[in-house]
Amino acid sequence: MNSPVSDNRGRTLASGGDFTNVMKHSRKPETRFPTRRDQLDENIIPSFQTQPNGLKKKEDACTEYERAIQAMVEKAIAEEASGERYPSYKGLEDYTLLSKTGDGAFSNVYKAIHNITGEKVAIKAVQRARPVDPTNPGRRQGVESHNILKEIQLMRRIQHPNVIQLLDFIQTPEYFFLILELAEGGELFHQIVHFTYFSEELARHVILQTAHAIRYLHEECGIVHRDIKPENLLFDPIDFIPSKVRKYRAGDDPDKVDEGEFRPGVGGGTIGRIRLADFGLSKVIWDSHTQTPCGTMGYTAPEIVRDGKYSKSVDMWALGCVLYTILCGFPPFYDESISSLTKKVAHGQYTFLSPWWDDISKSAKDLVSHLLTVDPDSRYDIHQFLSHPWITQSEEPTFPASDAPPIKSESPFSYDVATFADDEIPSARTPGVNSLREVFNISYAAHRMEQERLRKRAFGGNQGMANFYGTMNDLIEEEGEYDSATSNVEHALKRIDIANSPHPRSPNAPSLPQQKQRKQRSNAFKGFQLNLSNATLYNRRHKL
Ligand SMILES: Nc1ncnc2c1ncn2[C@@H]1O[C@H](COP(=O)(O)OP(=O)(O)OP(=O)(O)O)[C@@H](O)[C@H]1O
Repeated sequence: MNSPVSDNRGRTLASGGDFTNVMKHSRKPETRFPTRRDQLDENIIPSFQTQPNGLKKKEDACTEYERAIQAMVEKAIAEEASGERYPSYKGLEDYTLLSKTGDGAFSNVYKAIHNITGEKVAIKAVQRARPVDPTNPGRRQGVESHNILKEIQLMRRIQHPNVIQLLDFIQTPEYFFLILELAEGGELFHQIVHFTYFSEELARHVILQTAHAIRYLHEECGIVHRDIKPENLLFDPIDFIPSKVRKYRAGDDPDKVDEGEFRPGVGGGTIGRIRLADFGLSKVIWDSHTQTPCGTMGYTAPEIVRDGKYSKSVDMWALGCVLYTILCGFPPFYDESISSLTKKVAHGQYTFLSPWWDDISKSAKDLVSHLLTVDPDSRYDIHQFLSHPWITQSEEPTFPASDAPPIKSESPFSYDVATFADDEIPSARTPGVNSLREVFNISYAAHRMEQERLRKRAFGGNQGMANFYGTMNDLIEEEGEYDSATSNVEHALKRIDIANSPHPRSPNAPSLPQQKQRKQRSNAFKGFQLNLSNATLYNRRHKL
């Protein structure tokens, strides 16, 4: 095991790995910003950041460039001014935190600006696991170094326009800081909830870029992401251009938010470039330098090749879930009960629910069906996906997967068909962010568990071989990872009560123009409340 490597400030860069060249794009503060320390005033603001450190600099020592950057930093702070004060993390003195963009059990993600360069970044601050206190033994709080270092090792191999890049990495005794490219638009999740669903053009724009990221990871880096979901799909925003002509689908709310004009090659619905994030669950399946499966040193046993294919197929299944969701506004698999949801995922029980799927092209449905195919051997790989007529926009006929559901499925759930008075019409059309997040998390974890079970079963027949593969390469995951998938489900379940989770939007009475527009479109307005087994993941949409 290598000894820890320290930088010239005495910070430990890493233990147990080759971190002398920490990152491909390594910009160790000293090399990236060589004169920063000299430039800064000695009296760096100690505790909470009330202004960027750079502002304390003596005026007369400022160059024009530095003044311009300071103005940029000040402007960014003023624009973001939420009144919230963020902790001043030791080790992050070069940055001013502008806003919080995400948080987890042991991590917070901030939008930040570099005080010297004016570069906007995202900073993921991950709390390190504390040493066990002998007087208070119990679970260690925080993230173990090997987990975060694995994520960093993976990320440093990656450079693609559709993947968030790691710019820098800083360690202190209490935190790991991942300095990441910023995706200003935030999560795709919010756009799904905002627009209810995406037009086929916008859905293609989103999924195609996601697929380019996956192709790059699978084919050029030998990495499987294993956590592709709308929460981990971020985007760069573009200007919104209102639709010249509004297009409605059957089942639409008349006051569905306008997605705006779609501009080919640019985007729509404020969504420009898609950026895949969060490599916390990712895994290397082959070595991109040696072009061989990990650790096999030239062995290419069919089982190993097959295993790599299985791992990739998990990402393809996830791509299908995302495509399904963005096309219609609700996820393919849902059940209030975890065991039923797990069964549905394992058996691929989903439907193209009428009326919401009625106006979506057959070609799109066929493509979804090839991704949500239960058998990983038959599921589309990334090349088949990229050459499908719905993606290439060719007129070629398309065919459903052999286990595809009928093109038009009446709801297996109970519907309440109701007529709403004008002032009763709710604004809720798609499951709220929280419900959608949880359903995704649970069904992804359930799928990973199922794949893991299948793989274990495949190797189970030959224990000797399983041991052999287990020691010779890390294609076969450690028990811990199986456990983490399982505990993901348990954790998600403990945290939520999907059935009673409130919708983030409160039902608003429609505005007067909306009421007028609705009256013009339909005198007898009818509403559907999609009531999923009386559960809470409901969709409320209205049929004209
Ligand atoms: N580069 C970025 N630009 C903008 N926002 C980001 C960026 N990276 C992360 N975020 C925000 O922070 C959230 C959490 O990030 P990330 O998923 O990497 O952290 P995590 O702690 O691993 O989360 P989880 O526990 O959900 O896996 C994202 O969903 C997103 O909202």
